[in-house]
Amino acid sequence: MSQEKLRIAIQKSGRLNEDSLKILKDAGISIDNGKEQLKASSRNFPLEVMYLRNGDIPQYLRDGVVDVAIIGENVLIEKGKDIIQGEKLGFSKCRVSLAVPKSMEYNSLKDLDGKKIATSYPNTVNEFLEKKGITAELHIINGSVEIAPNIGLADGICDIVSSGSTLFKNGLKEVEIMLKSEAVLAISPEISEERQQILERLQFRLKSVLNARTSKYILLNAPNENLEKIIELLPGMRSPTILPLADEGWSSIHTVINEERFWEVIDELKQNGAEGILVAPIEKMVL
Ligand SMILES: Nc1ncnc2c1ncn2[C@@H]1O[C@H](COP(=O)(O)OP(=O)(O)OP(=O)(O)O)[C@@H](O)[C@H]1O
Ligand SMILES: O=P(O)(O)OC[C@H]1O[C@H](OP(=O)(O)OP(=O)(O)O)[C@H](O)[C@@H]1O
Ligand SMILES: [Mg+2]
Repeated sequence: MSQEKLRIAIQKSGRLNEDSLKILKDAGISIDNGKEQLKASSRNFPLEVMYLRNGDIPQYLRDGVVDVAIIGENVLIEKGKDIIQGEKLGFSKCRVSLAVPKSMEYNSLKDLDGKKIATSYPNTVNEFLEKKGITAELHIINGSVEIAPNIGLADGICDIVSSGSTLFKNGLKEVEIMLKSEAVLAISPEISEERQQILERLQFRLKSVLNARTSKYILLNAPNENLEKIIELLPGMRSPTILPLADEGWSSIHTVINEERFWEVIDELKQNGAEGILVAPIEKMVL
C-alpha cells in the first residue's frame, strides 16, 4: 500500500477552525494532536493537516505545498481565481458588502464615484466597481475595517457582513451585497494523480456528512385514506416505507426529508390527518 497522504490546510485559528475540524471528525477522520503543532496526521485516513492563516492558503494551494484546503469562498474570489473550487461546506456563511455611514444619503452606486473605500478585499471591490463603471479610491487595511469612516480614513467600506451587528455598532448601513460566501473545499491545480484518488475518498465522505446534515428521518402515522396525498408530500430517497399499524385503517410512514421541506409541508401533513410525527437526525447519508 502506498504511504502517500493528502495534505489539507485548515485555518489555524479563527472562524473556520472549529467547524473545519468538526466536519472532518464527522467524516470519521481522527486527527491526533492539537493545533499547537502546525502539522498533524490522521491515524485512520491518509491525511496530513497543516494549520495555516486563511489568507495565506491560496498561495500554498497554487504552489502545490498543500493539496486541498477548507477556506472561505470569498478568499478564493479575492485571490484564488486559479484554484479549483470543490464542495460548498454549509458553514461560515456571510456576504461581502459595501457599507456607508448611516447619515450618508445613498441612492445608487454612483454615490460612491470618486469616493474612498476602505477594504481588505481590493480585487473584489475593483472588479465589482469596474463592471458598474464606478471609480473609487481604495484604502487597503487588514482588519477593523468598519472603523475607517469614523476616523476619517474613508467614505465607505467593503467587508464581511453576517449578522450586521459590527456595521450597526459602527454607525454604518449595508448598501450593496457584492457576493455571498461560505466555507468551501479548495483544490490545488497541482494535485498529483495519487493524491487526487485520496481526495475523491475524502469528498465522498464529506458529501455523506453534508447530505445527512440537511436531512431528517421522519416517522408519522396517517389514516390509510390519505396515504396517497401524504406520499406526494414526502417523496423520500426512493419512496417512503409504509407499514400497517395494529390499529386498522392506519399506517406508519418512514422517510427522509430535507429539513426545510419538512417545515414547508408540516401544515399539509397535519391537515391530511398525520399524527405522532417524529423527526430524527441522520448521522451519515450515502446516496
Ligand atoms: N462574521 C462572520 N460570519 C460568518 N463567516 C465569517 C465571518 N467573518 C468571516 N467569516 C468567514 O470566515 C473566514 C475566516 O474569517 P476569520 O476572521 O476567522 O479569518 P481572517 O482573519 O479573515 O483570516 P486569517 O486566517 O488569514 O487570519 C472568512 O474568510 C469568511 O469566509
Ligand atoms: O455582521 P457581523 O456578524 O457583525 O460580522 C461581521 C464581522 O465579522 C468579521 O470580523 P471578525 O469578528 O472575524 O474579526 P476580525 O476582523 O478580527 O477577523 C468581519 O470582518 C466583520 O467585521
Ligand atoms: Mg475576521
